Amino acid sequence: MRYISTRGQAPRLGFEEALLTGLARDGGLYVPETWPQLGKAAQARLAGQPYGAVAAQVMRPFVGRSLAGKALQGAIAEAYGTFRHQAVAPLVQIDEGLWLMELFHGPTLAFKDVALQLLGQLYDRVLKARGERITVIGATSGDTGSAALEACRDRAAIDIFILHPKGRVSEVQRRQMTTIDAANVHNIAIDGSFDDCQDLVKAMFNDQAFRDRVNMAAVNSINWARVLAQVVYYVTGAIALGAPHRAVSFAVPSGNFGNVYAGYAAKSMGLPIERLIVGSNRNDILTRFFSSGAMKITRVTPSLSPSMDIQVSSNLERLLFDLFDRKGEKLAAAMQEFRRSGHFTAPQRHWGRVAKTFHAHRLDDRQTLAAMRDVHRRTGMLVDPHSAIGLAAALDARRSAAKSATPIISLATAHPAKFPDAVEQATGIRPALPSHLAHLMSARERLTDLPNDLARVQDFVLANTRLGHNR
Ligand SMILES: Cc1ncc(COP(=O)(O)O)c(C=O)c1O
Ligand SMILES: N[C@@H](CCOP(=O)(O)O)C(=O)O
Repeated sequence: MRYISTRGQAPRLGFEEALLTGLARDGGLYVPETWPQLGKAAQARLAGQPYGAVAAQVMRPFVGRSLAGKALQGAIAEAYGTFRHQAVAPLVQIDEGLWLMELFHGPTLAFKDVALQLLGQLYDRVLKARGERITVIGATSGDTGSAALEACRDRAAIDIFILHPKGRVSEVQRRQMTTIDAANVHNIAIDGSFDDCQDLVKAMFNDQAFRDRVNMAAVNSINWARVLAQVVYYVTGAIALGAPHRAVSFAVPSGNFGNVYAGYAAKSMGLPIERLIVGSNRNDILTRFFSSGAMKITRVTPSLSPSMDIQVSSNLERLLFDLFDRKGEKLAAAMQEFRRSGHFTAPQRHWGRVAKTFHAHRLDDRQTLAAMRDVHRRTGMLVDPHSAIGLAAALDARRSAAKSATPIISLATAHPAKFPDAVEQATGIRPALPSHLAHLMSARERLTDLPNDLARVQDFVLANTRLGHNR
């Protein structure tokens, strides 16, 4: 399996190189050259198998000859051994046609653990075998950061720097990052939005001298391995509800479009996914895109679902690559124009297929609180604001579908205790943190405040990574 850049100008890479490269050298994102197919017989064979076994079979064609022997299975076993639920991604039935997939049983209580616990294991094995070190630099609106730090803390071959928007993540999310006491962990609070943090990370990748000097690697979903790990729960969910014999739809609260793109990847592999339902908060660039085919960047506005306070959704570029018939040069020109003007219109050729697959729905904070309250009233369950947006989008899609018999799995992306203020505001109940995080609100915090200034952030990284001086 080879990986190609969405902008057509970077070298084709194998899995290991794509894992370590992150953003392609032409500014694009790596995607598989072709989609391996998971045929009906192969899907049927996966029924009833444990999560780890399904993960190994789904990922193997993408990993190719890397992580040979039992290395991939070993990484998977260690990664998911940290989860508090054996099923890793259990399903809970809400009504006759709607299921919630709980993706928050990992160490940091968000779906990011599913991919990042594995990424930490993969980095460990690959770096050890190659005798290399990396500097990981990532951006977070709250959840990627804590999951990445937890996965990379104390690893001998990794220094990790996480940029978060100052004052714009929940207190639990911030403390999950800043209370980690490990010499290789560095938290930076940027005076700006998540999009500013993500732009800084991409600018560091696009500074070739800098990225080479620190051997820069990515934990965000620009890294293909992140997306790949997320494909697995679409497979387990669909099979649990009857694939390959029955189609299923997924509802996904979306921000950077990594999670729902993993669903698109699963569909491209032959899984019978009817619709991918995208939920947004008031930062609704994705809803506007799927409703009209046009995108216009507006200012990021803080909301009750801070992890989705994003306007420039990185992974949309991977979908657009297909809409541009996989012509990287054309997409590169369109993306440059988008960054210059803030406007983008999708080519019409494949729009019918996109409109048939994707359905998008937007909720403001008031509607999000109402959705959380409604789930609690109907089922007794507490859901976090992001998961509530997914559920409300699922219900909206069901109402608007001509044939609504297809079951929907709505992805619960965070534990309610990560957002106790919003949950309490909606339901009057303040969810408690699980016992392994009981120390969180009293532990000492370590973080550095920096302005939204590329040179200042690069100087900080160079001064603190163990790779900054010796190259
Ligand atoms: C809890 C939660 N829900 C939803 C999202 C949006 O996911 P994605 O960025 O993959 O679209 C995020 C952030 O990524 C998140 O942390
Ligand atoms: N919502 C994310 C934003 C970063 O997205 P990623 O999937 O590209 O890492 C977060 O919680 O940090």
